[in-house]
Amino acid sequence: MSWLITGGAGYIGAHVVRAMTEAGERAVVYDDLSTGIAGRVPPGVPLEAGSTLDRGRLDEVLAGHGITGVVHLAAKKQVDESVDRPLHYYRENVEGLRVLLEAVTAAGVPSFVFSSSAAVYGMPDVDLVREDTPCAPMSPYGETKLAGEWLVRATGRAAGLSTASLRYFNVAGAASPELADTGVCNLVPMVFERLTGGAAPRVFGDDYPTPDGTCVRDYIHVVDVAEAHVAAARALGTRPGRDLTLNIGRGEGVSVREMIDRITAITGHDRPATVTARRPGDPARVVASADRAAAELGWKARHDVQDMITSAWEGWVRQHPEAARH
Ligand SMILES: NC(=O)c1ccc[n+]([C@@H]2O[C@H](COP(=O)([O-])OP(=O)(O)OC[C@H]3O[C@@H](n4cnc5c(N)ncnc54)[C@H](O)[C@@H]3O)[C@@H](O)[C@H]2O)c1
Ligand SMILES: O=c1ccn([C@@H]2O[C@H](COP(=O)(O)OP(=O)(O)O[C@H]3O[C@H](CO)[C@H](O)[C@H](O)[C@H]3O)[C@@H](O)[C@H]2O)c(=O)[nH]1
Repeated sequence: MSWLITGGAGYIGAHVVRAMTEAGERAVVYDDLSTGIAGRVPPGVPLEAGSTLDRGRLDEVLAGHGITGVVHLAAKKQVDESVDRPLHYYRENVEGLRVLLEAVTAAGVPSFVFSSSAAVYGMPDVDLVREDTPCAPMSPYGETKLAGEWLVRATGRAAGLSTASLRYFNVAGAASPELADTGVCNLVPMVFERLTGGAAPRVFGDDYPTPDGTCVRDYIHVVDVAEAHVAAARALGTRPGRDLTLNIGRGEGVSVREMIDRITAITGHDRPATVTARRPGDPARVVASADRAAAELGWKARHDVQDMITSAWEGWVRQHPEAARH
């Protein structure tokens, strides 16, 4: 099959491209390079510049490359920014998806994989979040992902498109230093930034109802996330008419304190963390039940938190060579 990977120049998308091509699939990247980096796209994989809002360009690329499946990662992903700019997020993430689905159905492409997020769950009051746990997103970003799932499912049913929405939990790590995330909006890079800048890492609240009082999350290596896409793409490609919604996590909770302890041990920057006020909107615990993805795809995460932090640190040092000297 020939897969169009939207957002393939982004952090996760570049890993998906790598995993798909290593698995022998043909990949074409479609990206507007708003946050993506052209150099992440490997030689031999065509990079088509364009926005998901541009129907004419999408028609051209889908037909020009004989696309038979789409993996849609292109989106804006910053929770805080989505609170300030909801119209921008709805336009890019929901309208961009709607236009893409129009082009996909008009071209008769049969398979569609969508990047969703654990952000759709909001504040789940359960030990392990299952796909049927009620969704109550806490930010416009999470809303756009939930609305995106609805759009994908409804279009799949109406147009006979086989679909999968993958709800990633907390993604970290890199396959190689040059593919590392360049953003500093999640715990691991935020702690790297503080430590290498000579500041104490911050714990946003230690009075949560969790074993050590800090928030618990389900961290997953980006290489495992990418492999879940290969498994989903294969599942759709071989069995038409599917409608999958799957958690992509490890099913193991790790607290902010545990993460910071591991980060200081791995980086050698040993500075005690400072506890600050809670960050508004943070749920105490979000940990996936990963059973459905295992049953439907035969996929399971293989990498642990040590791998995530070590590989993310190698990427950080590459981007900030001065960090290694401390
Ligand atoms: N990083 C995470 O922790 C996380 C967690 C859950 C879900 N996700 C989802 O995974 C996907 C990829 O996230 P990422 O971390 O790689 O982010 P990223 O910003 O690195 O990648 C997004 C890519 O999409 C491109 N893009 C954005 N808007 C576009 C548009 N309208 N048309 C064409 N290209 C466009 C960007 O240039 C970039 O290359 C997103 O859909 C995000 O919501 C990410
Ligand atoms: O310097 C920091 C940075 C973060 N945190 C804490 O670390 C945990 C993880 O925070 P992140 O910002 O890395 O991740 P979130 O769990 O808030 O959200 C992330 O994962 C979600 C899925 O669960 C969505 O995908 C969302 O887009 C993505 O940012 C939170 O408890 C946060 O309060 C700190 O204590 N100190």
